Amino acid sequence: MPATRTAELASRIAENIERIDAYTSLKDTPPVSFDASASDFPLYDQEIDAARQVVLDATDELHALMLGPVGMLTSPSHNFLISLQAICRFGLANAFPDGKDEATFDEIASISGLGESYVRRILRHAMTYRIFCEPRKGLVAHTSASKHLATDLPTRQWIGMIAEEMWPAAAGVGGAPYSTESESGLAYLIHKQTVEAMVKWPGSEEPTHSGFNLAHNTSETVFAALSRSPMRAERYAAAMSWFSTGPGLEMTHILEALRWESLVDGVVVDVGGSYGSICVTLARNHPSLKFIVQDRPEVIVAGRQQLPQELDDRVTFLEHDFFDDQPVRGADVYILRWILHDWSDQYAIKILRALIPALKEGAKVLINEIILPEPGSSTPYHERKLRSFDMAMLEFHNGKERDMDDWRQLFISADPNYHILGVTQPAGSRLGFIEVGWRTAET
Ligand SMILES: C[S@@+](CC[C@H](N)C(=O)[O-])C[C@H]1O[C@@H](n2cnc3c(N)ncnc32)[C@H](O)[C@@H]1O
Repeated sequence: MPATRTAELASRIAENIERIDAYTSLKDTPPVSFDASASDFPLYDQEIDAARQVVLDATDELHALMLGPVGMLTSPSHNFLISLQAICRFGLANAFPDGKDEATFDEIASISGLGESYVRRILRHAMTYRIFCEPRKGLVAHTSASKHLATDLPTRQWIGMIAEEMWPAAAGVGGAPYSTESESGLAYLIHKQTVEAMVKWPGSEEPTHSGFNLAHNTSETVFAALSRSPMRAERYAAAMSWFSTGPGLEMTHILEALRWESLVDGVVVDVGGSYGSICVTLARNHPSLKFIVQDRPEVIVAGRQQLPQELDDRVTFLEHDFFDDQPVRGADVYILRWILHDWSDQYAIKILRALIPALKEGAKVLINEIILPEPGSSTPYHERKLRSFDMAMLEFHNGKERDMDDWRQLFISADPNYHILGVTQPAGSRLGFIEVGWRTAET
């Protein structure tokens, strides 16, 4: 039995790394590395993924313990996104001369148009995060992460969205800074838009009272503001579409959420369904069902273009504002995946009430969202990821992630005839499913 917590963590890490290494050697796959040729973390079986999660949890705690209290408070670096943003903005991951795997800072500077000194400083900073490496002084080469950026457009779109839309909303690099007094009496400028929004609009439930509104100097919601720029709107939708299929967010989890086969010839509506990935997944597995994907006009146009032809007759797209009464009456299931977290309770309740005129006896509303864990029921590493989504919703939409108490209260407030039938969280899924039934007045 290890004598200290640090020793206990170290042995847990060693034990689980042994399992992962034994697995890669058994499967004859290359060991995990930063090598440019390394693929994204291989999708292991469940047991190996569990070992990987233990290592991530334990290294996170051990790292924090080794930093100590002051180190923990001072180590999170707000500067990381500067290099990531510059890499994306100036296309540095793709600025290698044709056919070459290595490039000098000068070569990257002349291809990207960014000055050599900036390129050197930015890339050397990124290298400390293992994005690019410098195998010989002055020569830049790819690591697995920079190679991924160079070759994968959706990843670049996601990073662009984080760096140019969300980061300003969180930390604030636009809008008007205000000055305050530090504890030592020195005046300094503060740029922190989400916190500034809390001060400016205390307790507001308005979606236009967020860090995003201050940072981008707009009084529109994120969705309306982005829709004014085709580039920003497309980047948001593509980034969401890519992100929402990532680890733990795979669309296939929807297949386990209900007994879909029991809905013979049923109709399913995906409210705010974006490009329709959920319906495509369900349609491929349940040939007797029909699907309607609803979203904003600009999203619907792109969704129609991307729909696989063979599903044309069973998946249709419909423009619909989910604050208006639901036009598809009598469907069997209304899915809301990652919708309500964008909105404060006041607006989430409006969305739920707008469904009511369409609900038939026995209809189901299927919520697919994060269910925040009870405090302490998960490891800080995992809980941080979920609570970080909560901060993202706050900075972007003045929205929120919810725990089970919040979800229950939301449905009761929307209408007491909504009742929760079941809550599940499929293995490996970061999102839970809340199956909600509708009780008509007579029942
Ligand atoms: C966070 S995304 C979720 C998309 C999709 N359900 C998923 O899980 O990937 C929110 C979606 O709501 C849509 N949306 C925002 N406001 C809307 C409105 N008033 N009416 C309909 N859709 C809206 C957005 O266009 C976007 O597709």
